[in-house]
Amino acid sequence: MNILIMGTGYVGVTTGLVFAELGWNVTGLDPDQKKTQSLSQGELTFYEPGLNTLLREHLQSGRIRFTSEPEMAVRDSNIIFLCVGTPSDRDGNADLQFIRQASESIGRYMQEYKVIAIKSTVPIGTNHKLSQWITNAQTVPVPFDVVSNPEFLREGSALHDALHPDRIIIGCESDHAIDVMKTLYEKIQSPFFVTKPKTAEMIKYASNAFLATKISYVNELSRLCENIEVNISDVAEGMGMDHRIGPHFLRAGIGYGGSCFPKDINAMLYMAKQYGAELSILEKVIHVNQTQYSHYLKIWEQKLGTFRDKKIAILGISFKPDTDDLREAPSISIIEHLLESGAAIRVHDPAAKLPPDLLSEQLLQVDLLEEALEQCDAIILCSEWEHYKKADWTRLKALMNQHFVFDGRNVLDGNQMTILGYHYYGIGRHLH
Ligand SMILES: NC(=O)C1=CN([C@@H]2O[C@H](COP(=O)(O)OP(=O)(O)OC[C@H]3O[C@@H](n4cnc5c(N)ncnc54)[C@H](O)[C@@H]3O)[C@@H](O)[C@H]2O)C=CC1
Ligand SMILES: O=C(O)[C@H]1O[C@H](OP(=O)(O)OP(=O)(O)OC[C@H]2O[C@@H](n3ccc(=O)[nH]c3=O)[C@H](O)[C@@H]2O)[C@H](O)[C@@H](O)[C@@H]1O
Repeated sequence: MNILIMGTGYVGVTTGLVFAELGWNVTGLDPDQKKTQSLSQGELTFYEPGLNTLLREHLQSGRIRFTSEPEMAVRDSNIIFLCVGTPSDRDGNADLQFIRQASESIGRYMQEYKVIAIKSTVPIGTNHKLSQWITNAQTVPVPFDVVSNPEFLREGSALHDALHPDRIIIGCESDHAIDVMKTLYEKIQSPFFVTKPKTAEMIKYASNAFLATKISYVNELSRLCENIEVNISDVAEGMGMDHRIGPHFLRAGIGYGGSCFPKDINAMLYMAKQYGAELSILEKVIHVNQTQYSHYLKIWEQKLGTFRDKKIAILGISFKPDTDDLREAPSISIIEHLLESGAAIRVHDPAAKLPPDLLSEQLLQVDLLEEALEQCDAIILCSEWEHYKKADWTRLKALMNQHFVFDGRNVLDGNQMTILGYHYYGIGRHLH
Protein backbone atom coordinates (compact mmCIF):
# COMPACT_ATOMS: atom_id res chain seq x y z
CA MET A 1 0.00 0.00 0.00
CA ASN A 2 1.24 3.51 -0.83
CA ILE A 3 0.59 6.08 1.83
CA LEU A 4 0.34 9.78 1.09
CA ILE A 5 0.82 12.22 3.98
CA MET A 6 -0.58 15.69 3.26
CA GLY A 7 1.22 18.27 5.41
CA THR A 8 4.81 17.85 6.53
CA GLY A 9 4.73 19.65 9.90
CA TYR A 10 5.20 17.92 13.26
CA VAL A 11 2.37 15.46 12.82
CA GLY A 12 2.89 14.77 9.11
CA VAL A 13 6.61 14.05 9.35
CA THR A 14 6.23 11.92 12.48
CA THR A 15 3.32 9.95 11.01
CA GLY A 16 5.16 9.44 7.72
CA LEU A 17 8.28 8.20 9.46
CA VAL A 18 6.31 5.86 11.71
CA PHE A 19 4.64 4.27 8.67
CA ALA A 20 8.02 4.03 6.89
CA GLU A 21 9.38 2.33 10.01
CA LEU A 22 6.44 -0.12 9.89
CA GLY A 23 7.48 -1.03 6.35
CA TRP A 24 5.05 0.98 4.17
CA ASN A 25 5.94 3.24 1.22
CA VAL A 26 5.33 6.84 2.15
CA THR A 27 5.17 10.13 0.24
CA GLY A 28 5.03 13.44 2.13
CA LEU A 29 3.25 16.22 0.22
CA ASP A 30 3.42 19.89 1.18
CA PRO A 31 2.94 23.02 -0.96
CA ASP A 32 5.82 24.60 0.98
CA GLN A 33 8.74 23.74 -1.31
CA LYS A 34 11.31 24.90 1.24
CA LYS A 35 10.02 22.20 3.59
CA THR A 36 9.88 19.39 1.02
CA GLN A 37 13.34 20.26 -0.34
CA SER A 38 14.86 20.40 3.11
CA LEU A 39 13.20 17.11 4.14
CA SER A 40 14.36 15.46 0.87
CA GLN A 41 17.90 16.40 1.89
CA GLY A 42 17.46 14.81 5.30
CA GLU A 43 16.98 18.06 7.26
CA LEU A 44 13.99 18.54 9.54
CA THR A 45 12.47 22.02 9.56
CA PHE A 46 11.82 21.85 13.31
CA TYR A 47 13.59 20.46 16.38
CA GLU A 48 12.36 17.06 17.58
CA PRO A 49 14.56 14.41 19.22
CA GLY A 50 15.05 11.19 17.23
CA LEU A 51 13.34 12.22 14.02
CA ASN A 52 16.41 13.36 12.04
CA THR A 53 18.12 9.98 12.28
CA LEU A 54 14.98 8.14 11.21
CA LEU A 55 14.43 10.59 8.36
CA ARG A 56 17.90 9.96 6.94
CA GLU A 57 17.53 6.20 7.41
CA HIS A 58 14.27 6.04 5.47
CA LEU A 59 15.35 8.43 2.72
CA GLN A 60 18.18 6.00 2.18
CA SER A 61 15.96 2.90 2.37
CA GLY A 62 13.67 4.57 -0.18
CA ARG A 63 10.64 4.12 2.11
CA ILE A 64 9.93 7.85 2.27
CA ARG A 65 10.10 10.73 -0.22
CA PHE A 66 8.81 14.28 -0.29
CA THR A 67 7.19 16.36 -3.01
CA SER A 68 5.25 19.56 -3.60
CA GLU A 69 3.47 18.18 -6.71
CA PRO A 70 -0.01 16.93 -5.73
CA GLU A 71 -1.17 15.33 -8.98
CA MET A 72 1.04 12.23 -9.14
CA ALA A 73 1.25 11.98 -5.36
CA VAL A 74 -2.54 11.73 -5.02
CA ARG A 75 -2.91 9.44 -8.03
CA ASP A 76 -0.29 6.93 -6.83
CA SER A 77 -1.61 6.62 -3.27
CA ASN A 78 -4.02 4.08 -1.77
CA ILE A 79 -4.37 5.80 1.59
CA ILE A 80 -4.12 9.51 2.33
CA PHE A 81 -3.54 11.03 5.78
CA LEU A 82 -4.50 14.68 6.24
CA CYS A 83 -1.99 16.26 8.63
CA VAL A 84 -2.44 19.92 7.66
CA GLY A 85 -2.74 22.71 10.22
CA THR A 86 -6.10 23.73 11.71
CA PRO A 87 -5.23 27.06 13.41
CA SER A 88 -7.72 29.27 15.28
CA ASP A 89 -9.63 31.77 13.19
CA ARG A 90 -10.56 35.21 14.53
CA ASP A 91 -13.58 33.84 16.45
CA GLY A 92 -11.67 30.98 18.05
CA ASN A 93 -13.12 28.38 15.68
CA ALA A 94 -10.77 25.96 13.86
CA ASP A 95 -9.90 27.37 10.44
CA LEU A 96 -10.47 24.57 7.92
CA GLN A 97 -9.01 26.31 4.85
CA PHE A 98 -6.05 23.90 4.60
CA ILE A 99 -8.30 20.86 5.06
CA ARG A 100 -10.55 22.21 2.32
CA GLN A 101 -7.66 22.91 -0.09
CA ALA A 102 -6.20 19.45 0.53
CA SER A 103 -9.57 17.74 0.01
CA GLU A 104 -10.10 19.64 -3.24
CA SER A 105 -6.79 18.45 -4.65
CA ILE A 106 -7.65 14.88 -3.60
CA GLY A 107 -11.01 15.14 -5.41
CA ARG A 108 -9.43 16.71 -8.50
CA TYR A 109 -6.66 14.14 -8.96
CA MET A 110 -7.99 10.82 -7.63
CA GLN A 111 -8.76 8.18 -10.25
CA GLU A 112 -9.51 5.12 -8.13
CA TYR A 113 -10.84 4.19 -4.64
CA LYS A 114 -8.95 5.63 -1.66
CA VAL A 115 -9.17 5.67 2.12
CA ILE A 116 -8.75 9.22 3.38
CA ALA A 117 -7.88 9.56 7.08
CA ILE A 118 -8.04 12.85 8.99
CA LYS A 119 -5.25 13.15 11.57
CA SER A 120 -5.53 16.91 11.98
CA THR A 121 -7.63 18.03 14.95
CA VAL A 122 -10.95 19.11 13.44
CA PRO A 123 -14.35 20.23 14.71
CA ILE A 124 -17.22 17.77 15.03
CA GLY A 125 -18.76 17.16 11.60
CA THR A 126 -15.61 17.80 9.54
CA ASN A 127 -15.48 14.15 8.41
CA HIS A 128 -18.82 14.72 6.67
CA LYS A 129 -17.77 18.09 5.21
CA LEU A 130 -14.60 16.53 3.81
CA SER A 131 -16.65 13.94 1.88
CA GLN A 132 -18.69 16.75 0.35
CA TRP A 133 -15.62 18.82 -0.60
CA ILE A 134 -13.95 15.81 -2.23
CA THR A 135 -17.11 14.84 -4.12
CA ASN A 136 -17.65 18.42 -5.33
CA ALA A 137 -14.08 18.58 -6.67
CA GLN A 138 -14.36 15.32 -8.62
CA THR A 139 -14.94 15.59 -12.37
CA VAL A 140 -16.01 11.92 -12.56
CA PRO A 141 -17.37 10.09 -9.52
CA VAL A 142 -14.73 7.89 -7.84
CA PRO A 143 -15.56 6.06 -4.56
CA PHE A 144 -13.69 6.75 -1.32
CA ASP A 145 -14.07 6.39 2.44
CA VAL A 146 -13.23 8.99 5.05
CA VAL A 147 -11.85 7.96 8.47
CA SER A 148 -11.31 10.13 11.54
CA ASN A 149 -8.02 9.01 13.08
CA PRO A 150 -6.99 11.72 15.57
CA GLU A 151 -3.39 11.99 16.74
CA PHE A 152 -2.30 12.16 20.39
CA LEU A 153 1.49 12.64 20.15
CA ARG A 154 3.27 15.33 22.15
CA GLU A 155 6.01 17.57 20.84
CA GLY A 156 9.35 16.62 22.37
CA SER A 157 8.39 12.92 22.48
CA ALA A 158 6.59 12.70 19.13
CA LEU A 159 8.25 9.54 17.85
CA HIS A 160 7.85 7.56 21.07
CA ASP A 161 4.21 8.63 21.42
CA ALA A 162 3.36 7.76 17.82
CA LEU A 163 5.03 4.34 18.04
CA HIS A 164 3.51 3.52 21.44
CA PRO A 165 0.06 5.13 21.53
CA ASP A 166 -2.29 4.39 24.44
CA ARG A 167 -5.06 3.84 21.86
CA ILE A 168 -5.75 4.17 18.16
CA ILE A 169 -9.07 5.87 17.55
CA ILE A 170 -10.83 5.05 14.29
CA GLY A 171 -14.03 6.93 13.50
CA CYS A 172 -15.53 5.27 10.46
CA GLU A 173 -18.68 3.60 9.17
CA SER A 174 -17.13 1.52 6.37
CA ASP A 175 -15.99 -1.99 7.37
CA HIS A 176 -13.53 -2.06 4.50
CA ALA A 177 -11.83 1.20 5.56
CA ILE A 178 -11.70 -0.01 9.19
CA ASP A 179 -9.90 -3.17 8.00
CA VAL A 180 -7.45 -1.07 5.95
CA MET A 181 -6.65 1.05 9.01
CA LYS A 182 -6.15 -2.04 11.19
CA THR A 183 -3.78 -3.53 8.60
CA LEU A 184 -1.78 -0.31 8.45
CA TYR A 185 -1.31 -0.21 12.22
CA GLU A 186 -1.11 -3.98 12.84
CA LYS A 187 2.52 -3.90 14.01
CA ILE A 188 1.74 -1.33 16.69
CA GLN A 189 0.80 -2.76 20.08
CA SER A 190 -2.20 -0.68 21.02
CA PRO A 191 -5.92 -1.13 21.55
CA PHE A 192 -8.20 0.01 18.70
CA PHE A 193 -11.30 1.97 19.53
CA VAL A 194 -13.65 1.93 16.57
CA THR A 195 -16.47 4.40 16.73
CA LYS A 196 -18.50 6.92 14.72
CA PRO A 197 -16.62 9.76 13.00
CA LYS A 198 -18.20 12.48 15.16
CA THR A 199 -17.33 10.58 18.34
CA ALA A 200 -13.71 10.22 17.21
CA GLU A 201 -13.53 13.96 16.54
CA MET A 202 -14.98 14.68 19.99
CA ILE A 203 -12.59 12.25 21.74
CA LYS A 204 -9.62 14.28 20.50
CA TYR A 205 -10.93 17.64 21.74
CA ALA A 206 -12.24 16.17 25.00
CA SER A 207 -8.83 14.57 25.72
CA ASN A 208 -6.82 17.73 25.14
CA ALA A 209 -9.30 19.79 27.16
CA PHE A 210 -9.18 17.30 30.04
CA LEU A 211 -5.38 17.38 30.17
CA ALA A 212 -5.45 21.19 30.20
CA THR A 213 -8.08 21.04 32.97
CA LYS A 214 -5.79 18.91 35.13
CA ILE A 215 -3.02 21.48 34.66
CA SER A 216 -5.20 24.49 35.46
CA TYR A 217 -6.58 22.66 38.49
CA VAL A 218 -3.14 22.14 40.05
CA ASN A 219 -2.08 25.61 38.97
CA GLU A 220 -5.01 27.18 40.79
CA LEU A 221 -4.34 24.97 43.83
CA SER A 222 -0.71 26.14 43.77
CA ARG A 223 -1.91 29.67 44.57
CA LEU A 224 -3.68 28.41 47.69
CA CYS A 225 -0.65 26.28 48.65
CA GLU A 226 1.46 29.44 48.42
CA ASN A 227 -0.60 30.95 51.27
CA ILE A 228 -0.87 27.90 53.53
CA GLU A 229 2.78 26.84 53.45
CA VAL A 230 2.06 23.60 51.64
CA ASN A 231 4.10 22.29 48.71
CA ILE A 232 1.92 21.74 45.61
CA SER A 233 4.39 19.17 44.22
CA ASP A 234 3.87 17.01 47.33
CA VAL A 235 0.11 17.44 47.07
CA ALA A 236 0.19 16.40 43.40
CA GLU A 237 2.40 13.41 44.18
CA GLY A 238 0.03 12.23 46.91
CA MET A 239 -3.03 12.78 44.71
CA GLY A 240 -1.44 11.02 41.76
CA MET A 241 -0.89 7.81 43.76
CA ASP A 242 -4.64 7.24 43.51
CA HIS A 243 -4.92 5.31 40.24
CA ARG A 244 -8.26 6.97 39.54
CA ILE A 245 -6.45 10.32 39.41
CA GLY A 246 -3.06 9.24 38.00
CA PRO A 247 0.27 11.06 38.38
CA HIS A 248 0.41 12.75 34.95
CA PHE A 249 -0.33 16.34 34.00
CA LEU A 250 -0.34 17.48 37.61
CA ARG A 251 2.88 19.49 37.42
CA ALA A 252 2.17 23.05 38.54
CA GLY A 253 3.91 25.78 36.60
CA ILE A 254 3.51 29.10 34.82
CA GLY A 255 0.80 27.64 32.59
CA TYR A 256 0.36 25.50 29.52
CA GLY A 257 1.22 26.72 26.03
CA GLY A 258 1.81 25.19 22.63
CA SER A 259 0.07 24.96 19.32
CA CYS A 260 -2.77 22.77 20.58
CA PHE A 261 -4.23 23.18 24.08
CA PRO A 262 -5.07 26.90 23.71
CA LYS A 263 -6.45 26.58 20.15
CA ASP A 264 -8.35 23.36 20.79
CA ILE A 265 -10.09 24.66 23.92
CA ASN A 266 -11.10 27.80 22.04
CA ALA A 267 -12.47 25.63 19.24
CA MET A 268 -14.46 23.60 21.80
CA LEU A 269 -15.95 26.73 23.33
CA TYR A 270 -16.88 27.94 19.85
CA MET A 271 -18.59 24.61 19.10
CA ALA A 272 -20.41 24.69 22.42
CA LYS A 273 -21.81 28.13 21.60
CA GLN A 274 -22.78 26.97 18.11
CA TYR A 275 -24.76 24.06 19.54
CA GLY A 276 -26.26 26.02 22.45
CA ALA A 277 -24.30 24.31 25.22
CA GLU A 278 -22.15 25.76 28.01
CA LEU A 279 -18.63 24.54 28.86
CA SER A 280 -18.13 26.70 31.93
CA ILE A 281 -15.30 24.56 33.34
CA LEU A 282 -13.24 25.15 30.22
CA GLU A 283 -13.83 28.90 30.43
CA LYS A 284 -12.25 28.76 33.90
CA VAL A 285 -9.41 26.56 32.63
CA ILE A 286 -8.49 29.32 30.17
CA HIS A 287 -8.85 32.02 32.82
CA VAL A 288 -6.53 30.25 35.26
CA ASN A 289 -4.02 29.65 32.50
CA GLN A 290 -4.06 33.26 31.35
CA THR A 291 -3.55 34.61 34.87
CA GLN A 292 -1.08 32.03 36.20
CA TYR A 293 2.12 33.64 34.91
CA SER A 294 1.07 37.16 36.00
CA HIS A 295 0.07 35.89 39.46
CA TYR A 296 3.60 34.58 39.98
CA LEU A 297 5.32 37.54 38.33
CA LYS A 298 3.67 39.80 40.93
CA ILE A 299 4.98 37.63 43.77
CA TRP A 300 8.46 37.46 42.26
CA GLU A 301 8.59 41.20 41.66
CA GLN A 302 7.83 41.74 45.36
CA LYS A 303 10.66 39.40 46.33
CA LEU A 304 13.09 41.24 44.05
CA GLY A 305 11.79 44.74 44.99
CA THR A 306 11.21 45.82 41.40
CA PHE A 307 11.92 44.62 37.88
CA ARG A 308 12.87 48.14 36.76
CA ASP A 309 16.53 48.34 35.70
CA LYS A 310 17.11 44.78 36.89
CA LYS A 311 18.91 42.25 34.70
CA ILE A 312 16.79 39.16 34.27
CA ALA A 313 17.89 35.87 32.70
CA ILE A 314 15.05 33.95 31.07
CA LEU A 315 15.94 30.26 30.82
CA GLY A 316 13.95 28.17 28.35
CA ILE A 317 11.59 29.99 26.03
CA SER A 318 9.97 27.09 24.15
CA PHE A 319 6.48 26.15 25.45
CA LYS A 320 8.04 22.93 26.84
CA PRO A 321 11.46 21.28 26.74
CA ASP A 322 12.80 19.29 23.74
CA THR A 323 11.10 21.43 21.14
CA ASP A 324 11.90 24.78 19.49
CA ASP A 325 8.19 25.66 19.28
CA LEU A 326 7.32 29.10 20.67
CA ARG A 327 3.61 29.02 19.86
CA GLU A 328 1.62 30.32 22.90
CA ALA A 329 4.70 29.89 25.12
CA PRO A 330 4.16 31.59 28.52
CA SER A 331 7.77 32.85 28.28
CA ILE A 332 6.70 35.31 25.58
CA SER A 333 4.05 36.92 27.82
CA ILE A 334 6.60 37.06 30.66
CA ILE A 335 9.16 38.75 28.40
CA GLU A 336 6.57 41.32 27.26
CA HIS A 337 5.67 42.09 30.89
CA LEU A 338 9.32 42.46 31.91
CA LEU A 339 10.04 44.78 28.97
CA GLU A 340 7.12 46.98 30.01
CA SER A 341 8.46 46.99 33.57
CA GLY A 342 11.83 48.30 32.38
CA ALA A 343 13.96 45.20 32.98
CA ALA A 344 16.92 44.22 30.79
CA ILE A 345 16.53 40.65 29.59
CA ARG A 346 18.91 37.97 28.40
CA VAL A 347 17.29 34.89 26.99
CA HIS A 348 18.78 31.40 26.70
CA ASP A 349 17.26 28.28 25.17
CA PRO A 350 18.95 25.09 23.95
CA ALA A 351 16.89 25.05 20.70
CA ALA A 352 14.29 27.81 20.36
CA LYS A 353 15.16 31.21 18.86
CA LEU A 354 13.29 34.46 19.46
CA PRO A 355 12.20 36.09 16.17
CA PRO A 356 14.89 38.69 15.26
CA ASP A 357 12.33 41.53 15.13
CA LEU A 358 11.66 41.10 18.88
CA LEU A 359 15.33 41.56 19.81
CA SER A 360 16.66 44.92 20.98
CA GLU A 361 19.24 46.38 23.34
CA GLN A 362 16.84 45.59 26.17
CA LEU A 363 16.23 42.01 24.98
CA LEU A 364 19.13 39.83 23.84
CA GLN A 365 19.32 36.12 23.10
CA VAL A 366 22.63 34.47 23.97
CA ASP A 367 24.11 31.07 23.10
CA LEU A 368 25.62 30.14 26.46
CA LEU A 369 23.94 29.80 29.84
CA GLU A 370 26.94 31.63 31.37
CA GLU A 371 26.33 34.66 29.14
CA ALA A 372 22.69 34.82 30.26
CA LEU A 373 23.64 34.73 33.95
CA GLU A 374 26.52 37.24 33.76
CA GLN A 375 25.73 40.04 36.25
CA CYS A 376 22.03 39.19 36.33
CA ASP A 377 19.82 39.87 39.35
CA ALA A 378 17.34 37.08 38.85
CA ILE A 379 16.65 33.97 36.83
CA ILE A 380 13.18 33.07 35.59
CA LEU A 381 13.05 29.45 34.44
CA CYS A 382 10.22 29.03 31.92
CA SER A 383 10.77 25.55 30.47
CA GLU A 384 12.39 22.60 32.16
CA TRP A 385 15.18 21.59 29.75
CA GLU A 386 17.60 18.95 31.16
CA HIS A 387 20.35 21.47 30.44
CA TYR A 388 19.19 23.58 33.40
CA LYS A 389 18.54 20.66 35.73
CA LYS A 390 22.08 19.39 35.11
CA ALA A 391 23.81 22.80 35.27
CA ASP A 392 26.58 23.33 37.81
CA TRP A 393 24.73 25.82 40.01
CA THR A 394 27.65 26.03 42.47
CA ARG A 395 29.93 27.40 39.76
CA LEU A 396 27.26 29.53 38.05
CA LYS A 397 26.44 31.45 41.24
CA ALA A 398 29.64 33.46 41.04
CA LEU A 399 28.54 34.98 37.72
CA MET A 400 25.39 36.59 39.11
CA ASN A 401 24.93 39.98 40.72
CA GLN A 402 21.99 38.96 42.96
CA HIS A 403 20.91 35.35 43.43
CA PHE A 404 17.15 35.24 42.94
CA VAL A 405 15.91 32.09 41.20
CA PHE A 406 12.24 32.00 40.14
CA ASP A 407 11.57 28.45 39.02
CA GLY A 408 8.44 28.57 36.87
CA ARG A 409 8.41 24.78 36.41
CA ASN A 410 9.41 23.55 39.91
CA VAL A 411 12.29 21.52 38.53
CA LEU A 412 15.39 22.68 40.36
CA ASP A 413 16.16 21.25 43.79
CA GLY A 414 14.94 24.17 45.88
CA ASN A 415 16.50 22.98 49.15
CA GLN A 416 19.86 22.47 47.49
CA MET A 417 19.65 25.86 45.77
CA THR A 418 18.93 27.48 49.15
CA ILE A 419 21.92 25.71 50.71
CA LEU A 420 24.05 27.06 47.85
CA GLY A 421 22.93 30.57 48.80
CA TYR A 422 20.29 31.28 46.17
CA HIS A 423 16.98 32.98 47.02
CA TYR A 424 14.88 30.23 45.50
CA TYR A 425 11.12 30.53 44.78
CA GLY A 426 9.03 28.06 42.82
CA ILE A 427 5.33 27.64 42.08
CA GLY A 428 3.26 26.94 45.22
CA ARG A 429 6.39 25.51 46.70
CA HIS A 430 7.38 25.50 50.36
CA LEU A 431 10.80 24.15 51.11
CA HIS A 432 11.47 21.64 53.87
N1 LIG B 1 1.86 19.58 16.87
C1 LIG B 1 1.40 18.58 17.59
O1 LIG B 1 2.06 18.14 18.52
C2 LIG B 1 0.08 17.94 17.28
C3 LIG B 1 -0.80 18.48 16.34
N2 LIG B 1 -2.03 17.90 16.09
C4 LIG B 1 -2.90 18.46 15.05
O2 LIG B 1 -2.37 18.06 13.78
C5 LIG B 1 -2.55 19.10 12.82
C6 LIG B 1 -1.20 19.50 12.23
O3 LIG B 1 -0.39 20.01 13.26
P1 LIG B 1 1.16 20.37 13.01
O4 LIG B 1 1.83 19.22 12.35
O5 LIG B 1 1.67 20.89 14.29
O6 LIG B 1 0.99 21.55 11.95
P2 LIG B 1 2.11 22.39 11.17
O7 LIG B 1 1.56 23.75 11.05
O8 LIG B 1 3.44 22.14 11.79
O9 LIG B 1 2.13 21.70 9.71
C7 LIG B 1 1.05 21.72 8.82
C8 LIG B 1 1.61 21.58 7.39
O10 LIG B 1 0.52 21.47 6.47
C9 LIG B 1 0.95 22.05 5.25
N3 LIG B 1 -0.18 22.27 4.33
C10 LIG B 1 -1.04 23.33 4.27
N4 LIG B 1 -1.91 23.13 3.25
C11 LIG B 1 -1.61 21.95 2.66
C12 LIG B 1 -2.16 21.23 1.56
N5 LIG B 1 -3.21 21.68 0.88
N6 LIG B 1 -1.60 20.04 1.22
C13 LIG B 1 -0.53 19.56 1.90
N7 LIG B 1 0.03 20.21 2.96
C14 LIG B 1 -0.51 21.39 3.34
C15 LIG B 1 1.65 23.33 5.71
O11 LIG B 1 2.48 23.86 4.70
C16 LIG B 1 2.42 22.81 6.92
O12 LIG B 1 3.73 22.39 6.56
C17 LIG B 1 -3.28 20.22 13.55
O13 LIG B 1 -4.67 20.03 13.34
C18 LIG B 1 -2.95 19.98 15.01
O14 LIG B 1 -3.95 20.46 15.87
C19 LIG B 1 -2.42 16.75 16.72
C20 LIG B 1 -1.59 16.15 17.64
C21 LIG B 1 -0.28 16.69 17.99
O1 LIG C 1 -3.07 17.89 20.21
C1 LIG C 1 -1.90 18.12 20.39
O2 LIG C 1 -1.22 18.85 19.70
C2 LIG C 1 -1.16 17.50 21.54
O3 LIG C 1 -1.26 18.43 22.64
C3 LIG C 1 -0.56 18.03 23.81
O4 LIG C 1 0.83 17.84 23.51
P1 LIG C 1 1.87 19.09 23.50
O5 LIG C 1 1.13 20.37 23.45
O6 LIG C 1 2.85 18.78 22.42
O7 LIG C 1 2.69 18.97 24.86
P2 LIG C 1 2.28 18.63 26.40
O8 LIG C 1 3.29 17.73 26.95
O9 LIG C 1 0.87 18.20 26.50
O10 LIG C 1 2.44 20.06 27.10
C4 LIG C 1 1.54 21.12 26.83
C5 LIG C 1 1.78 22.24 27.82
O11 LIG C 1 1.33 21.86 29.12
C6 LIG C 1 2.35 22.13 30.07
N1 LIG C 1 2.24 21.13 31.16
C7 LIG C 1 2.18 19.80 30.89
C8 LIG C 1 2.05 18.88 31.90
C9 LIG C 1 1.97 19.32 33.23
O12 LIG C 1 1.84 18.53 34.19
N2 LIG C 1 2.03 20.65 33.48
C10 LIG C 1 2.17 21.58 32.48
O13 LIG C 1 2.20 22.80 32.75
C11 LIG C 1 3.66 22.03 29.30
O14 LIG C 1 4.68 22.75 29.94
C12 LIG C 1 3.25 22.65 27.97
O15 LIG C 1 3.33 24.06 28.03
C13 LIG C 1 -1.12 16.67 24.27
O16 LIG C 1 -0.38 16.21 25.41
C14 LIG C 1 -1.02 15.62 23.15
O17 LIG C 1 -1.62 14.40 23.57
C15 LIG C 1 -1.75 16.16 21.93
O18 LIG C 1 -1.64 15.24 20.85
